[in-house]
Amino acid sequence: MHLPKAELHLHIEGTLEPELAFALARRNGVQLPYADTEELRTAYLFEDLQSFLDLYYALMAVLRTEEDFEELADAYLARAAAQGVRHAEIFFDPQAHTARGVPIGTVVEGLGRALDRSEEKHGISTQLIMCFLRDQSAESALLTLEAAKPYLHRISAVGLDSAEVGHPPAKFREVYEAAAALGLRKVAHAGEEGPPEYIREALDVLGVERIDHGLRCMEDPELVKRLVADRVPLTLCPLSNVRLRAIDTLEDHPLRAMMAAGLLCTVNSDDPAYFGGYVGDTFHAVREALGLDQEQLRTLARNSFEAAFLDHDEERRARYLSEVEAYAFD
Ligand SMILES: Nc1ncnc2[nH]cnc12
Ligand SMILES: [Zn+2]
Repeated sequence: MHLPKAELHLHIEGTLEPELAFALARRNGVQLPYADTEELRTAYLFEDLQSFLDLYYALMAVLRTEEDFEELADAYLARAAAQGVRHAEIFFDPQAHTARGVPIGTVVEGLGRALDRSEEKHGISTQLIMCFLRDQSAESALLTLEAAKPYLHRISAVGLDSAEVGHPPAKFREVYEAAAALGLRKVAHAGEEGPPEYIREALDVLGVERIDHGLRCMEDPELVKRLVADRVPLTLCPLSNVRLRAIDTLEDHPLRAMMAAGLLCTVNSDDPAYFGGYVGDTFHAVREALGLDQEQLRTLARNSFEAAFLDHDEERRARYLSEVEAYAFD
């Protein structure tokens, strides 16, 4: 059995395994520029975030129908359940699909079909977080929010992802204000490749409640103090940081130092089909590489439920937290 946990930083498009990509390509008559899954996997050697994003967006060409999105999400939930995930807050990138002529409704309703059955089928409660692509314009983000209005009952929060450097959070002030006015919660990727200043801006200008990644806060002791004092959750993704070369090796990851500094750290998988593991694999990898003990792992699991958007259902949060306390490591 796996340690019960919440996954708070997971791009559903990043769960597209090569086998499913080829199956969907065949079904939808999409020609992929790779002979087979093996050849595709050899392309998963990334230089940085952008080199990953280029492949990630290109492979999405196979996702066309509601059924495709349903299968994608259902496959993720099955894998997540097998690794102890009890609650998942799942990112999706509508602009990556609408740009290819796939309507936002196809994406949300397809994902929704899988999410509606998730609790019963996989034992996982779910939420959806709609991300704006920060390398697209602020106008495009506003249009995306507008297009999402018929589907807001399925969406809990907005996020900000894609190429970070050169696209500071402040660019999206207006759309975040509009999202908040619609009752959506707010998170943003910041400090993955971008500077600590982007983390401050995400907090001060966008008013986010969680920082996705936040790795580079460690360069700014004053910022660390603030994140600790305000208990701002960081959704760290250690395997992603290695694969996208934010750090050299997992042994170099600052997770241990971040926890010691009192930061509210969570551990997540980001894009598990591309980065070598789902969230249970990620817990295992950091345990080995950083020598985390059982209480540190339990703290990470506890943090994941504390940081989850479960305020409307404190009973559920308490139940999940009691599962963490009751978990017996083998
Ligand atoms: N790690 C990451 N950073 C920014 N945007 C992303 N989209 C998918 N994965 C991402
Ligand atoms: Zn991410």
